[in-house]
Amino acid sequence: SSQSRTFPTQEWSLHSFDIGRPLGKGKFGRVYMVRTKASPKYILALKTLYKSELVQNKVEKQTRREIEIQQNLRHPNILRLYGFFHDEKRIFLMLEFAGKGELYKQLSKFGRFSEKRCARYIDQMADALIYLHGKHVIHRDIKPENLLLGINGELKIGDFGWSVHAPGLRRMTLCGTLDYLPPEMVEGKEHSEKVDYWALGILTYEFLCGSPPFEDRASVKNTYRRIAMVDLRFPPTIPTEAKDLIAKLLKHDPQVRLPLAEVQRHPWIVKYRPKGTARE
Ligand SMILES: CC(C)NC(=O)[C@H]1CCC[C@H]1Nc1nc(Nc2ccc(C(=O)N(C)C3CCN(C)CC3)cc2)ncc1C(F)(F)F
Repeated sequence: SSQSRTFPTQEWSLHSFDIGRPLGKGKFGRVYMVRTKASPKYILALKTLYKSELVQNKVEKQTRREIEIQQNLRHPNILRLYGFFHDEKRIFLMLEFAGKGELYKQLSKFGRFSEKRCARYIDQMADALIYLHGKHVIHRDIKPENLLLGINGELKIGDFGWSVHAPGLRRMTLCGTLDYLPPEMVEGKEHSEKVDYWALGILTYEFLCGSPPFEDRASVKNTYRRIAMVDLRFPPTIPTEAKDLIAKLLKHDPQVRLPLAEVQRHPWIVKYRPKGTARE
């Protein structure tokens, strides 16, 4: 698999690639499907980051950390960063190409996922988070927009823009959705890798129900309040076992959130695990 191949350290540049179709827009620039000119011809995703935009958004340090972290990760549910190079205006990230694209697009297309699809995604997320936390990395930004799908439909965490080495204390003002923030981050307290346990609970809820549990489209303040109070309500359609798992992850006290190994042993996850998987 592409996971095991390493690219020989060599000087990479735009000239090393045939540029294919645009895959879409990333935060700070476009993403292209590319192929290495030299044999063996690898297909990659080339993500462009405009240096001027990184400076304007004061995210140079964060981006350096993101690259350093992602370059050292090797896991089937984590998108591989093979290397990077830059010219005077841009930084180019040589990333694994995810054959089935952006998970959030599938979620908005279908509205929500089946129990089986959701349980398998959460099982894979737990796998990736166990690996990450084992390296004392907290992701801190688990949400559908940051997830991609491999050619066999396997989930891949594709963005490490907010990841830090544990324990973390957020200095940056938060941007983007608050829906996935745990109480300790909403309250600006010190936080641990348990913030990712909370986000996994939010993700499970959103995959099954089609929107996150504490969302209040009308008021950010109310979303904060609902998070801090863990004002958790389930639609009647939610399966009992899934409800049990979500409730065990969305605990205000980070210490009592269900450990990831327990998530993988939860009846609702075990029930939908493909037969013949190693973890039986
Ligand atoms: C996690 C992060 C936050 N997200 C991102 O970076 C986004 C920003 C733009 C694209 C994506 N980044 C990546 N995307 C892929 N694969 C991919 C994407 C889109 C399609 C797709 O559906 N079309 C082309 C469709 C085909 C059909 N037409 C109609 C619409 C576009 C198919 C495959 N591999 C690696 C990356 C990566 F991450 F390495 F850059």
